[in-house]
Amino acid sequence: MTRADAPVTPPAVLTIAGSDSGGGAGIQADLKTIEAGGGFGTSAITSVTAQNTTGVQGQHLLPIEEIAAQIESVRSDFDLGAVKTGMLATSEVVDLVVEHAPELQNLVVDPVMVAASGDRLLDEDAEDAYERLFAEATLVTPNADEAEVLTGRDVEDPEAAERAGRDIVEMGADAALVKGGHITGEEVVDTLVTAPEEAGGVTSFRHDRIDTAATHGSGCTLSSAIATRLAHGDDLSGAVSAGIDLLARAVRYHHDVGEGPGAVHHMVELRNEASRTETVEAVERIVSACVDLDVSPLVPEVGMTVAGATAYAETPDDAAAVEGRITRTRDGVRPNRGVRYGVSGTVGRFLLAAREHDPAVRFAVNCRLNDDVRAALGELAGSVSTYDRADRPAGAETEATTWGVGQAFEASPETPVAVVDNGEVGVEASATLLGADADTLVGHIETVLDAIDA
Ligand SMILES: Nc1ncnc2c1ncn2[C@@H]1O[C@H](COP(=O)(O)OP(=O)(O)OP(=O)(O)O)[C@@H](O)[C@H]1O
Ligand SMILES: Cc1ncc(CO)c(N)n1
Repeated sequence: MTRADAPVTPPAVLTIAGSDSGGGAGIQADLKTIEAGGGFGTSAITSVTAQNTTGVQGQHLLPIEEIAAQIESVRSDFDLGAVKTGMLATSEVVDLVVEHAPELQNLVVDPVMVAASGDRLLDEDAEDAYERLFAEATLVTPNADEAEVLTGRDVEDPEAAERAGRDIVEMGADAALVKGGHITGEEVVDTLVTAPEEAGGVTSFRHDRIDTAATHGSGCTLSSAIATRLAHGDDLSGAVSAGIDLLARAVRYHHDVGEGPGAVHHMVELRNEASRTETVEAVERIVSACVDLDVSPLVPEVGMTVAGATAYAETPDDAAAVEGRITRTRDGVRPNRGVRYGVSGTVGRFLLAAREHDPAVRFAVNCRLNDDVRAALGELAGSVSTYDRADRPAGAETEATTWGVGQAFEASPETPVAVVDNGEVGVEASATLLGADADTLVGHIETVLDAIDA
């Protein structure tokens, strides 16, 4: 018997760019990102680089007719929803794209000039040719250094980035996104400038800088993510915003591969989504264990919450918990409602704050704190760290739980297995047990219960 097929038709996206043998940037980054974003990735390779995480060891430009043939093969067959360009290497290749550009919709131009390692990827005489391509672009995405070369301005702060963005729009681009990864500061500010006939405005996208040099492939990944969103039909500002959110996560959870600093995590959002079911199941297992073990001696007045974070969690939407908490009954404990994502309570906040210090922490549960529990915590194999709300500086901006978690982690030589909050007027003292997986956390709960019973 044969079965009926069930085809899908994702929007096709073309990347015209160089190959990075190291897999972090170029065509390799583009195809991973396009597929992860729900597009169908096609490619025209301009140059084959011998490259790894430490630098570029060689590059071989393909004959212009071979590059043209790839673009024509793809264009004649696919209904392209968007096109992005990366390493174009020479003015001849830039002009080849200019020839095709009037018939390409959603053209995102990443004017790649220099690799993160400092190696040149564009002939110097090709810099001027870019102006011809900008006139055809939906969006141009220079980093600060590229914006300097293209506009002749110093780009050292977001105000200068805005001015450079306006210059690029005056060259004919519908919009320019001047990226702030190379501009120093605790925040990264990416500045989107759109032409008057488009939205005609300036939008600053800000996020906290991740303390890492592992940004290899960040520009390629961003432009591919934006092109893919445009191919899905998003408006420019939505596509840029989604792309930047992806990069914040992809830089934080970068790949630690090779001898160099490392490359961004192109598929991080897909992998995070893929871990949602496993995370809920793990929280459910912990809750069942709490019922089976009868954790009544550990249930605080406010009730017990079990929370779990997805593998690459960043926001409350990535944290699942037993809503309504676990409460005591006459003959044990019961969870009041099912496990749900988007937790905003203390334990969810606690978990996300702990992950700022050690992202291996995935699960947490809060317990009451009396003399028995305090003594039992001493039986845990690992560090128990305490914070005192009275030490929190008056007028501190950081929310109390987040501040306390920071204190507890700083005071502990290793990731603590339990954090004690001594409470204050109106806040019940509590302990929060932490684990990298469900079994570890259940093990901690058992240890504390056994010690209380003993
Ligand atoms: N340290 C960082 N922390 C958080 N986000 C970052 C960091 N560095 C770069 N980004 C983000 O990565 C994206 C690309 O910015 P960047 O300025 O690094 O581009 P690029 O230099 O073209 O990249 P490439 O390294 O591929 O050449 C931007 O959205 C930026 O916000
Ligand atoms: C092939 C290629 N394209 C782009 C970049 C920019 O990161 C790189 N390092 N290598």
